[in-house]
Amino acid sequence: MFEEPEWAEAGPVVAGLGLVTSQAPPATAPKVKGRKRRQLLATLRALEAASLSQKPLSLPGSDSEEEDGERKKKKHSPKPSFPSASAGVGGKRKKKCQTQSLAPSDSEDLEVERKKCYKQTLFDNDCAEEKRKRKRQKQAPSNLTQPLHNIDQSGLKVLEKNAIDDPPKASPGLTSPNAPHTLSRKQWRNRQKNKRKHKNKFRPLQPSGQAPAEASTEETEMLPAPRPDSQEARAEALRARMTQRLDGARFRYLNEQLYSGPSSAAQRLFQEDPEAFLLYHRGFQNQVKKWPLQPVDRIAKDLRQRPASLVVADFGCGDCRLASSVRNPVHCFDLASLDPRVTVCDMAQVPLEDESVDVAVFCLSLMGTNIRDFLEEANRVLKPGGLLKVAEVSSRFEDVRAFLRAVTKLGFKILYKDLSNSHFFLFDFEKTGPPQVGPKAQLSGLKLQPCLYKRR
Ligand SMILES: C[S@@+](CC[C@H](N)C(=O)[O-])C[C@H]1O[C@@H](n2cnc3c(N)ncnc32)[C@H](O)[C@@H]1O
Repeated sequence: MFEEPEWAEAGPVVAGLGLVTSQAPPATAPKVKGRKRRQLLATLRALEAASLSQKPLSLPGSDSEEEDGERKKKKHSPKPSFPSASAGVGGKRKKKCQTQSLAPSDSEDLEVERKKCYKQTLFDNDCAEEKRKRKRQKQAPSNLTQPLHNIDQSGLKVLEKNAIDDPPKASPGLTSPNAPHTLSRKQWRNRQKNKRKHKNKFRPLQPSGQAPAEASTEETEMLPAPRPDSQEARAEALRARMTQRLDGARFRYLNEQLYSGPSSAAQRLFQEDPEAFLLYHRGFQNQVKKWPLQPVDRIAKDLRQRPASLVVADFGCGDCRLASSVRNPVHCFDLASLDPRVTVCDMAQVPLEDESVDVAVFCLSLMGTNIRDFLEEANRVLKPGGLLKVAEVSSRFEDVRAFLRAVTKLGFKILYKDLSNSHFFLFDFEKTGPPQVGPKAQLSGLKLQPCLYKRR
């Protein structure tokens, strides 16, 4: 039979719960009898039941010996075993629970009361926890926006470090109207913009022609007005355009002079102004490069199909393109020199022996009004049976037949004609002998139209 110890009456019930089951009663304890004993036993059972239902709350999930020891200490301490955050209203209720549990008259009532207290305590704990959560949430936004507070307070340095490298992402916390110190994404961008504007205001001007080391797209957008270097570039472009126009006009003038006068005049012109020759040839090259086929290339192709031993005389050679395109020995004649191979002369009188060459070439070079002189000179230097090749701008011919008849009178026979090209006609003649007509005979068929270029 279990005997009720006397010390248990004197000690606090809550503090003695664990000892009831774990310690033997002292041998000197006085015996309790009858109705009083039964009451005491009932109270003890009720208290034991209540203590078992409280255990999981005080140390959830802990089963180590150390924690058990700790739990026991807490149970013995006068403080409540629930978190201190529940102090206040919850604390008062606990006191009440303790008081009630000290003097119950009935074990069932006591148990009901204990459960009530336990539930109330749980509720108080929940409330306290909720309060703590709300408090934490209130504190959270101010921590998140800390770097942006720094921007406001400490100026551009912090702004550059925190904001430029890593712009803030849009978040409800940052854009909330309840957070007055935070910046929205738009505000942040505006700040960046203003900062750049401020910087550009005091930036030194770039020297012309020198590109900035870091030219970002944004900087270009920030400076819509033309910068000095771009103005200079435009002026340079304008100057180049004007120069090009002037050169074009001079080329057309020189070209007209070459076609409208005797070769002697052209020779004088280029002797007096060697630069005019360069200018003329630049203009000519600009024109002829637009052609589908350059006649000089066609003549070169023909010559390459003949023996390379044939001696060629190029009347009006220009930049010696023909001589560069064939393996034949080529005598190059022109009014001025663009190449060391050129013999500068009027082709009406070339420094070659009579009947010394196999092929005589006039590629777009029958320019003066004295075409007869050129063809008679070719007849002189060509060997009997020698080849005369003529390429000329097709539009110059009013009457091709008249031209061919006139050439025939000068000691040639037509071998081949190609009128198929849109830009030039091509003729091959064979020297048959010396000219058939006297110096005063009229050869109107040799009169070709000047090749004039239109202004574009
Ligand atoms: C239109 S360019 C043709 C150049 C070259 N034959 C070609 O096809 O590429 C005409 C050339 O004949 C030259 N020329 C015109 N009349 C001349 C003359 N009387 N004596 C020497 N060369 C002349 C010009 O100086 C010019 O170089």
